[in-house]
Amino acid sequence: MKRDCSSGSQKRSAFGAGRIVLASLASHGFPSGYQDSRVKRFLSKNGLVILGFTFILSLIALLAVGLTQNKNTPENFKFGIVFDAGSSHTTMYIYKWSAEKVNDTGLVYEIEACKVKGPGISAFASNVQDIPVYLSKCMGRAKELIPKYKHHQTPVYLGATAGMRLLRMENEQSAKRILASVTSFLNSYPFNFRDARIISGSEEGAYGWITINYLLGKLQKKQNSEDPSSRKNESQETYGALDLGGASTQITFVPKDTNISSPIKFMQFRLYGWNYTVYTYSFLCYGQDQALLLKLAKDTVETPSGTLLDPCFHPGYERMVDISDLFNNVCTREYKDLFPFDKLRIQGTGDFLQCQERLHNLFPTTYCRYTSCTFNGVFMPPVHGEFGAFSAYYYTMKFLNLTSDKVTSEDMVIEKMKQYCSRPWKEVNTTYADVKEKYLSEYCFSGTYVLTLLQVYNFTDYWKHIHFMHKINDNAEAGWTLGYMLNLTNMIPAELPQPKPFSRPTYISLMVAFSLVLAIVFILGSIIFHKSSYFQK
Ligand SMILES: Nc1ccn([C@@H]2O[C@H](COP(=O)(O)OP(=O)(O)O)[C@@H](O)[C@H]2O)c(=O)n1
Ligand SMILES: [Ca+2]
Repeated sequence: MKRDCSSGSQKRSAFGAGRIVLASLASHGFPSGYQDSRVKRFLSKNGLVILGFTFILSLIALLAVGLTQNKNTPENFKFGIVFDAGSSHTTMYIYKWSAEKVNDTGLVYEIEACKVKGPGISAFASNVQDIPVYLSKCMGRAKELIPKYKHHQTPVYLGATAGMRLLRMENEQSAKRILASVTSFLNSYPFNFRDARIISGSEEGAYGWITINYLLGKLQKKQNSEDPSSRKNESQETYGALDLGGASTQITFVPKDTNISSPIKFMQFRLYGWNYTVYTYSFLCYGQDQALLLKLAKDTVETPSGTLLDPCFHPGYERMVDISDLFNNVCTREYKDLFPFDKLRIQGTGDFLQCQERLHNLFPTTYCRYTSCTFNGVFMPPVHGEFGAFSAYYYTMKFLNLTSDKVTSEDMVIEKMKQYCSRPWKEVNTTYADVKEKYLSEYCFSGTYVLTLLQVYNFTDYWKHIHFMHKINDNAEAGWTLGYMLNLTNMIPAELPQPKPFSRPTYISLMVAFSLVLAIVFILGSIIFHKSSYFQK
């Protein structure tokens, strides 16, 4: 009984409200000892239930907060449009990326590569009025693919390359008129039109280099390498870029020795907290289409005859070329002469070795005022590191089945080319009936050209370091456009963003764990506190 009384007084002191309950029970005429023990049992049982209930509720609340915080909110996508106005054709690329993950690697996707029907924009010099029709189909596609409410914030750029560079050299006013017409047309759309301009050869090379290294994850991967000083030479990590167009070709890479004195200023980039010293050079007139004209012009001058027996075309292939077209060109006009014929008949003989010999004549390598040169006396440090070869390098080698990593030596390519060039045109034409004749007729020439150019660059014993590439990791095509947009939209920061101390899930888990500890400490504290106040009584 005494024990009962004591425990009754403990309950009373523990739950002040219990006293009221107790008083009301007593007033109902129960014996006081009996009432006390009932109330105590009631209180101890319900107190625990209330505590447990509160605990579970808090836990659920915490988990709910954590989950709500972590749940996949709809992503905020951004879009960008870049027109690649090349010498042979124009392509419109639409890129899409998540605004939240802007600093992550490989986040930009090419969602469209709209090929503009027709020639390159430089062909519109005398008919600028046709430019709106020319570009409207792809712009319509952009309007379809990009949600309407995003139009006003979607930047549009147009970059013109070597075809327009050549036109500007020939007739600056014509080039300006074309760009003005493009500008006024693109401005008439609800997008955020920024710029239509001719990009320089170094920009073209550098942006191509940025594109492939960005897509290959070579730029941000270094986030994990703690100490910059412990890092190996950049060239071991980044890929060099080889771009072959119709009117120019670019080579860009981080040389092994960046301290060598160079007549050409190396480009300096700071990307994600790392410095890069990059060599880039663009050879105007050495894109594959201009190189063919150059070869034909040289051949015509060297053996002036109305018929040219050409080893770079298949046996049985014939083509007529206007002499005026051949020499009315910035790249070939130095060979211009008077000929007793106004048309040139090309007759293919399909001889790879002879073709290669003639192509080597396009690359004078005898004079060099520097430590090392490519051709035409242009300084170039020795090639170094892995290389990604894209655009026409890829198209040509893909067609010839030479893009596989199993093709490890130049000899393998030479063997294939010998055999391919000797195939009669009739047979080639029927075998590949679905390939455009313009392309098909020139693969012997362009395959030989690719090989010769790479030999001139000194890749002969370095073939396995060349990787022919088109779409990288299924994200986007290799080319200058993505690098151009990344740069103009400031999507590649100079400095590495400061990482948060904890990842989000770690943060939530820690919060939950600490809350649990707090709850337990609180409960235990209350119990201890009440026990001690009981003992004091
Ligand atoms: N499917 C394709 C597309 C383009 N090409 C060639 O790739 C080259 C692309 O050059 P481009 O128009 O970008 O010219 P540039 O302004 O870059 O010199 C042209 O020589 C085209 O004929 C090809 O061989 N196969
Ligand atoms: Ca190009």
